[in-house]
Amino acid sequence: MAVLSVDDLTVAYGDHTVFSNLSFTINSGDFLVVVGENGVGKTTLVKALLGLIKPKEGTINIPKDTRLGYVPQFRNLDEEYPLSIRDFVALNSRQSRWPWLTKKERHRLDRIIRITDLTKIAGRPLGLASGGEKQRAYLAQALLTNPRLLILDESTASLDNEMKYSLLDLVARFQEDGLSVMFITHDWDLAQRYGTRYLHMQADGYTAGSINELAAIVKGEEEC
Ligand SMILES: Nc1ncnc2c1ncn2[C@@H]1O[C@H](COP(=O)(O)OP(=O)(O)OP(=O)(O)O)[C@@H](O)[C@H]1O
Repeated sequence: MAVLSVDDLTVAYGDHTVFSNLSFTINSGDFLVVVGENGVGKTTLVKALLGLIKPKEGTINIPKDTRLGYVPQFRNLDEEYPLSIRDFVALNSRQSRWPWLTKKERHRLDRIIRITDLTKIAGRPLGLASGGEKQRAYLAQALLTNPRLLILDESTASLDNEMKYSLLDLVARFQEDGLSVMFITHDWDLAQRYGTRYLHMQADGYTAGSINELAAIVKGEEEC
């Protein structure tokens, strides 16, 4: 079952067309890796999916029951950033009794914090957390609303290998429970390790398919 489908999509900034006639589908449980050179339009695609840019042509179909979660690329936060990790994660709860959480919301928050291995440091200011901890906090925040599709934009870029694997292992656990994932990355190794499908964006078009086919592309890129 499709959780998102993109049909003949063209996105431009003014006269500058970033990509055109892009079509692909993400089905339930897919782990789609989006790869491509710098500047080819990966982040622009994410912005279009999140509704931040209006496409010039084409359609983006997101069924009503697809809730999106978004994990941005890690950015350095000021050490003085005042919120604790727990409060930062809680920002994404619906807070129907704002600023207090209902019992149900608190229960979910505690569960997500536990699963993302943040319980011991949940009271620590987010600004003082390590890069990997911050990224887990972003992930926890995105997972709090129980999304059906999680979009990760270069979310592992500033992490060492061990941290990358532990973050994506965590995501993969949710994927096993039916979460669909769209992961934008420059890392071919991670793409092949975790992906089930790929979308390779290029200046003159794109290819998409099953992850096994990505090996031939990687080989081609390495030979260039
Ligand atoms: N707000 C904007 N206005 C005009 N042009 C933009 C804007 N944002 C991005 N661009 C241009 O659109 C193109 C695609 O940028 P985008 O950030 O989507 O690429 P990317 O594939 O995510 O690159 P990277 O891998 O380096 O993050 C680039 O040429 C960029 O300069």
